[in-house]
Formats: sequence, C-alpha cells, structure tokens
Amino acid sequence: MITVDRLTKKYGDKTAVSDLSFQINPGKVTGFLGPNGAGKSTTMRMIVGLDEPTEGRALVAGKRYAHLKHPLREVGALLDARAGHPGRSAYHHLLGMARSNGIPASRVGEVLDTVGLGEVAKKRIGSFSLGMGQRLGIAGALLGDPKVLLFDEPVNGLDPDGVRWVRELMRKLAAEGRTVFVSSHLMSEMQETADHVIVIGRGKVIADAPIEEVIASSSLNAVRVRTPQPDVLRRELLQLGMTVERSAGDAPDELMVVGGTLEEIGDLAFQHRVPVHELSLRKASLEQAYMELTAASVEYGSPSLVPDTHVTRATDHQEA
Ligand SMILES: Nc1ncnc2c1ncn2[C@@H]1O[C@H](COP(=O)(O)OP(=O)(O)OP(=O)(O)O)[C@@H](O)[C@H]1O
Repeated sequence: MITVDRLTKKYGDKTAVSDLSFQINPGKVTGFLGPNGAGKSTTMRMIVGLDEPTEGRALVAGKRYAHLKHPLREVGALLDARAGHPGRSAYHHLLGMARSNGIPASRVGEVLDTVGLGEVAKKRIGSFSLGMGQRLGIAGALLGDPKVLLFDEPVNGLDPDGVRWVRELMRKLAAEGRTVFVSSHLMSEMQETADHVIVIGRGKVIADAPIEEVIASSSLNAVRVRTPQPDVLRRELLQLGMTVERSAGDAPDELMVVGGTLEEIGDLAFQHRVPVHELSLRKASLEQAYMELTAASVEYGSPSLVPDTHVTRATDHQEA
C-alpha cells in the first residue's frame, strides 16, 4: 500500500505538488494521470525518497522510504529508463543493485528473462534502444520481488508488442496481490490496464475513483435510439429534461440521448407507442472523460487543429 498524506513540493516559487492526499491499494493497477507538468513524476519521486517533500509525507507499507530496511525488496520503481552507467552490461547493472540490497545474484538472470533481455544480458546499456532501456528499468523494479511497484511512463518507446507485454505484466503483478501504481499519457492503454485512476492537475487531485466511475462521469456517455418516429420521441425526452443530440451526418431516424438510462428511454418509447429499432449505449472513452476532467488544468495547452466547420454535432436542449 502507498499512502500520500498532504504532500506538497515547492521548487522555489513553483508549487509542483500541492497538498496531495490519496491511498493506492494492493491487488489493483492504479493509473496516475494528468497533463504535462501536473506533478506525477514529482509525486512518484517523493514516494521512493528521491525528493524531499516540502510538507506532508509519502509512506510505503506505512513507512517512509528512508526507514525501509531493504528498500528494493519492498518497493520497486521505474522512474527514469536512462538510469544506469552506459558502459556497464545489463547484468552487472542489476547485479550491483542486487548486492547493495541483499538480493541473491540468481535473481538477476530471472528478471532479465522475465523482461526479455536474457540474450543481451552481457551487452553494454549504452548500446540499448529506448525500448530495451525501458525493459531494463522494469527488470530493476522487479529485482527485489517487491509488494509495491511504481512505473513512470513504462510503455515509453515500446513497440505494440512491448506495450501489450507491459499491460499483461501490470495485470499479472496486480493479480498477485501487489500494489501497482503506473503513470501514463496513453489513455487507451490505461483504459485497458487500470482498475482505478487518480487524475491530478496543477499538483492537485481532480479524480480518485474506479475507472468505470470516471468514464461514467463523462458527458459524452449517451444512449443511441433509432426510431421511425424521432420527432415524437424527441419531444417526450426533452420534456423529461434529457438532452437530445443529432449529428449532421447521422441517419434521420437516429437520436443520441444524454441524461437518461436505457430503461427510462425504452419505457418512455413504450408509453407513447413509439417503435424502437435500436436502443444502445454509446460509452465515453477514458480519454474523453480525462479531457473533460483536466480541461481547466492543462499547463501547456495545444491549439485545436480541427477547423470549426468540421464540428457537426448540433445539440437540442429542452428550451429549443
Ligand atoms: N527539479 C525541478 N526544479 C524546478 N521545477 C521542477 C523540478 N521538477 C519538476 N518541476 C516542475 O514541477 C512541475 C511538475 O513536474 P512533474 O515532472 O512532476 O510533472 P509530470 O506530471 O510528471 O509531467 P510530465 O507528464 O510532463 O512528465 C512542473 O511544472 C515542472 O516544471
């Protein structure tokens, strides 16, 4: 378990992390999301004792990192994939880590095989690709067989096969009852991997909830209805306070309804004898929910590349 308690980090005038509190539980993959500069890496660095909090504390299994007897056996972290002397072999890099933490040397070969670097164990780290460096970083995190694992952007530089491998590894580690805390900018990947997400923006917690709950909070969740009498149904839906959208390119018999459940809409259609040819959920993605949640917290925003004329969705509200 990881406990972050009123954690604050200031660099001069800049507040990187502000009064952050949350708990990361075992047996789950918890995604750590937030725009660039939100404070994710700083928070992770404080959890593993690489940065001192200005205020508050971060605990692993109830202890400060500095008080852990054999840190690598309790918490493993991939924070900077470029760590390690470029002239050293992967094997000797990990062996040095193992020796200083009372971990048997036999474990080095095991983790190298786990991450798929067994055959290049004797090669210099300096000759490694970005993806190999990530795998080596993950091997370092796994070395002490710790109960708590932190991964900062673990799929950075990995090809699709590597991305899938990381996803399966995270899920396996969580299924073994470990605490898995992973930051990523790849929302589609997080949607596949995480059970729970913590979203931060400008150093503060914006959301801390099961992933399904975060997705359900999006205004883009809607019910798609196809009916030969869209105008009748639309009028009744609006009267109940639901929002009915129709996009320009869609079929004339299609309505997208926000603010109502499948049951409510199906029952309403039945009451008014409106035939329904389709009634289905259009679920928002984690990316859509994330974009809505963080809209106000983006430090370095991007201008839209889509011209206004491409916006096709027309929304009818109750008063329309
Ligand atoms: N050593 C430092 N000195 C000064 N400012 C720093 C330092 N480290 C981080 N910051 C600032 O703190 C804020 C949080 O940075 P951090 O790297 O934790 O964000 P992040 O969420 O990990 O971002 P990214 O997604 O881009 O990796 C940023 O504004 C950053 O510029």
